[in-house]
Amino acid sequence: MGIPTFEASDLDQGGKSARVVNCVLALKSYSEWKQTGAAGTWKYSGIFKAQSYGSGKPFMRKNSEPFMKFPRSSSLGSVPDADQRPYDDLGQEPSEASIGHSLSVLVHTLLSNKKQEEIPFIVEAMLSKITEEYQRRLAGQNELLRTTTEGTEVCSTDKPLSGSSSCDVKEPEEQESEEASRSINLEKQCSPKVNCRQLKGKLSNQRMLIEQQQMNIQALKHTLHITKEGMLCLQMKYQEEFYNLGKHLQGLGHAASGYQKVLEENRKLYNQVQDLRGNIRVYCRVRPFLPGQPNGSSTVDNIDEGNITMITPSKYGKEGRKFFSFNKVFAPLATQEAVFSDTLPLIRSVLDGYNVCIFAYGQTGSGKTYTMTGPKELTEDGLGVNYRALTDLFLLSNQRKDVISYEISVQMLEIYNEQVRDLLATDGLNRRLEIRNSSQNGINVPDACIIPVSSTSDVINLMDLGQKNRAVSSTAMNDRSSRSHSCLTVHVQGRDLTSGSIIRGSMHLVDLAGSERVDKSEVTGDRLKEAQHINKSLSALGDVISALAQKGSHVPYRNSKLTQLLQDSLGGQAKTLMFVHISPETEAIGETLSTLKFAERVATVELGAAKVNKDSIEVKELKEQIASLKAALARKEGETDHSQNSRSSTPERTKITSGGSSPCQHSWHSAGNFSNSQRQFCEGGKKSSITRRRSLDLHDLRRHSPPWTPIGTPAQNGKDDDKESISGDWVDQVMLNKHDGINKDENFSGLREFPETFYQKHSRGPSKIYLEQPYIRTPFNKRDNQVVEAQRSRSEMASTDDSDDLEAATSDSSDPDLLWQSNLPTMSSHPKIPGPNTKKSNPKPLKATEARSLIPSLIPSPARKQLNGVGPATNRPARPGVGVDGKRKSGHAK
Ligand SMILES: Nc1ncnc2c1ncn2[C@@H]1O[C@H](COP(=O)(O)OP(=O)(O)OP(=O)(O)O)[C@@H](O)[C@H]1O
Repeated sequence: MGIPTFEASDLDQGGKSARVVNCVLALKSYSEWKQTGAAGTWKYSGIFKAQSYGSGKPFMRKNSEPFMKFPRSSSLGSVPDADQRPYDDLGQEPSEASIGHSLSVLVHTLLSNKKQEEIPFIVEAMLSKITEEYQRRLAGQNELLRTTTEGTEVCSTDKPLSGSSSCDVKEPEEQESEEASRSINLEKQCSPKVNCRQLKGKLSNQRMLIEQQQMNIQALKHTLHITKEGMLCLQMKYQEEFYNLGKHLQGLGHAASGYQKVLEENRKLYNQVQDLRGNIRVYCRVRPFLPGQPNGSSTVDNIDEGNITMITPSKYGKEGRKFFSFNKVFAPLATQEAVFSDTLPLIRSVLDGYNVCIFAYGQTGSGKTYTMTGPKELTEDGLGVNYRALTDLFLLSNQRKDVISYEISVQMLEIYNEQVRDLLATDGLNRRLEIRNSSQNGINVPDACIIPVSSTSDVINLMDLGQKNRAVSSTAMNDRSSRSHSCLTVHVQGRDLTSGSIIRGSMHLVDLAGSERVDKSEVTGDRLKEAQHINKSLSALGDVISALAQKGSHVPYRNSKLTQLLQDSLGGQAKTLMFVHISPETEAIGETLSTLKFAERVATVELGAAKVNKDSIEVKELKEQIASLKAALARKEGETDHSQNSRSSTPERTKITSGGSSPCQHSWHSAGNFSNSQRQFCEGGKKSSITRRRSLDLHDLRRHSPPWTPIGTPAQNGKDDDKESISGDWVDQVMLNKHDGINKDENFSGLREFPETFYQKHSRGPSKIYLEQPYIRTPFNKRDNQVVEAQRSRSEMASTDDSDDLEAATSDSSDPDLLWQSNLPTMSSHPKIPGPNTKKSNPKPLKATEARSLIPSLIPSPARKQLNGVGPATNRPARPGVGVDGKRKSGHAK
């Protein structure tokens, strides 16, 4: 290898120790050369030549001990293996003192056998080498120290930020390798300057990087801080907004519930206003498409509470949409229950003594029967208004039974081809019935069967019977089309168990015939006739509605049986509801629009505030007295006429009064469901059709009644109304007989004082009388009252013309009549009725029947009084229907 050698003897002799040193240095140099990884051949350029130190023999150590103890720094060679380390005998590393001692021994040994002149060179060389060595070591130590300090600094700053920092706690192996590399680095640092510079450069780069990173971290920290603050701020804001939102929502919720309340209140107020104004309520119901129908597009665009928007083809309007407003609109899917629930309050008022009328209007097949009765196959859910109404009436009457005792009875009528038929008659005679608008007991068709009912099953049985009897015929539009108007009338009479007052209410539930145009239903012959009658009656209904809407002075009720039947409900003070039905099909749009327009007109009609039919016991008694007096008067007249025209009895009259088998007698007698008093409703036929009329109130009086005597001269050429108008005679006479303190004969003798001739002789016409005689309310006894009433009636009769005959059947009387009567001058206050001036009054001899027929029409109904502003005044104005000048006013009996 070219390393200088020495021998062991060189060590012993002492003088040739330079060879040893030279060899050691050469080895060291070689070792360093090797460690730097230099390529090529190593060449030693030591200061001592082997030859110059001795005999040319290689320098060999004589005693290895001192070398064994000499510390080997890393700079002198590679790190020896553990087993090669110079440990002392105890296996411990040599101390500084022992090292110093070994060196001095070594130096002493080296120099001991040297020549004096060689020693300075050797020492100098050794010292320079040692100095160099120590300087290098110091520099290395310094560098190490600095690096360690910086590392510690970086570590202290980096530690919290980065988990992978160089100062992290490391595994022992890692630490070892790090230490090794550090020592190598130190060696590198210690060895070539270039490496040191590179390391420094690297370090400074790293430092810069770290500084940069620290700055970034600081910036990030700052950003984080700002973000945190922002977040906090946002959170606070959010919380505040959330709170405000909550408050807002609370407010909105409050407002919404308030709005709902206001809406509810508005609706109530609206209904109250309508009630006060007596408006007819109109509910619209849209029929769904039927199963099996082609699912075309519906003509209904939108339904919103009480509003409905229709899609119209361009020929019906430019905009293609038409808007209608009603009290309520039921969508196609509305259930029977929902429809009824809106009707319920109205129906319940029947028990409070109101008259109620509910009628279903609409084109054929639009669902009228469905609403009023239900579908063909009746289920509990499908039950219509009729069943539900009666069920509810029973329920409520039962709830009130401790306070009021109710009697509920029903009639079922049909108007077919302008003829009124009794749908509950079982005799199959199909008798024509007359309509009388008498407010005495609310029974307008007294000759029809009135069947008491006490449960829903009674009602169902009756309706089944009615439906079977109803005229049903097939048309092209609806095979179940009803070609008649049907009317189920429920009569309710309640007696207050404490006060004894009587409440009377009635309810008409009317299923009108289809309103479609005749041409569309493709009918001819009998069907055409039916359709014409239907259309005529519906247009009469329209005329009545128009007249009422315009508050016309004349309302043409008598133009059809339908309007006559509904007169009390349409013109009286009843609560009236119309269900208008429409179909959704496009083909029906024309009919639908005219139906809706008609319904809108109906909604504008004001009937006046509804009035309760409630009589106290006294009023009831007084009313009965009036009735009895009227009857007595009429009867007296009859007797007179009979004596005068004993030959004029007609077969027709005899036929009517003789009665016959009651049409409903058989079926309902046998049922055994009804009490005796109830049964009397339909027993009348045994006596006469006339006697049935008043039996509702006064059936208990029958026992005292004298046998019916046919009255002498019926109206031979008179109308049916004339015949009917004498109907109350039997009952009224009973009342007369019953009257306390009045001897029957006396009574009649008293009345005899006012025979026909008396009036013809003495009556000057009511206007004259009333104008001349001031009204002074003075006490007068009942008998006088009767007499005066009779007198007054007769006086008035004398001045009426034949046109009143028409109105007689629709006239009525009620409690205000009594008040009016009580203001009449008594006979005692007017001992002398001004004598008749035959020239002035021009009395025309009246037939008894004519006179009788006019009796009711002369007594103003409450409605009339209200309309005319005439109440129970102390100064009596001109007689209703008669002007101050004594002329009769035109128009209907007002
Ligand atoms: N709201 C509804 N829901 C389901 N089906 C209905 C509804 N309304 C009507 N219908 C059905 O439509 C058809 C015709 O109805 P409905 O007989 O009641 O009409 P209408 O107006 O009484 O006819 P008409 O004038 O000929 O008596 C029936 O089959 C009925 O079941």
